[in-house]
Amino acid sequence: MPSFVSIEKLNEQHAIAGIASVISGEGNLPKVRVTSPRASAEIYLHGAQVTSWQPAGSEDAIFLSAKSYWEEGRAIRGGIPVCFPWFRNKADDQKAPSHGFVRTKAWELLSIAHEGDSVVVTLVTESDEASRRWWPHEFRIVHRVTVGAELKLELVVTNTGDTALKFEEALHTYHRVGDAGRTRVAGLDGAPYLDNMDGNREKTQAGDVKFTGPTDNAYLTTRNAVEVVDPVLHRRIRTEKKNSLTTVVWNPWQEGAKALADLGDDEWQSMACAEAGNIRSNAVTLAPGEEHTMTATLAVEGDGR
Ligand SMILES: O=P(O)(O)OC[C@H]1O[C@@H](O)[C@H](O)[C@@H](O)[C@@H]1O
Repeated sequence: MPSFVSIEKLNEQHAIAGIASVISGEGNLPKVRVTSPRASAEIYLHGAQVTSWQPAGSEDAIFLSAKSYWEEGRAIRGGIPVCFPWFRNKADDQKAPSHGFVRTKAWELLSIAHEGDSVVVTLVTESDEASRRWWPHEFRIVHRVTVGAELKLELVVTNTGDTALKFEEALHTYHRVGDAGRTRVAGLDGAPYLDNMDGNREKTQAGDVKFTGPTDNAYLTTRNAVEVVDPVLHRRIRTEKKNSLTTVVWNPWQEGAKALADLGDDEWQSMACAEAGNIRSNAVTLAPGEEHTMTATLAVEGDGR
């Protein structure tokens, strides 16, 4: 968002009385708050990042760190960061920001719309002088967040330049769980994965993913829905994907959490990341003018066992 667009002005243009408005969030960063009979949610313009989604009758499904940074140039720890145009470190530049540069900057709020029982919040960001310092390509990304009984996230990347572009992407969902050590991720049985805790050796998943230590697995070539099964909060958070071939499962565990200044020492126990993406061999190539839409749809179901 250009810094001169005030919260007052954003509300004049976009607020829906009693349903959605822009308010000042942590670090005075603007966020859209949605409160509808089906669900409430919060979405920061910074990173176009969902930080809360609470379907009616359920606790919040999204984890947010109490020690997150809230400032331009830094990522929010928790929520659903948008990773683009690379995932983890940039292969040819170790100084480039982890997971790309769109999660650390303000996006522009395009619209807030009421569609049936849901509220659709649409944000956009484009290549500019700052992005070209890291990545010499022209692009436009629209993030359309539909808040309702389900949470639908659509990331639409358009190549606005005149040469092909190749990118990685992820919707890096931090699920809020009762106890990571008792949480499982179902839906990946038999899928090959690269184990980033073991030099990215290729392995094959047997049964559900269980967290018993630092876990950082990239399941390549899986279109399956995944379920974060939580026997403590008695629920399953299901993610259906479209145009996403990678699922990343991550939890830093106690030792990894210590190295993250923006994550409280015990907070790793309350989070489990299962991320829809396209990374490594699944990176997307777009010809000039082409667009690609990746979708992740979250739903909360009862009775995690
Ligand atoms: O600390 P960051 O940059 O937000 O990344 C957190 C983690 O994000 C995960 O998705 C990656 O697979 C991990 O390798 C990474 O450590």
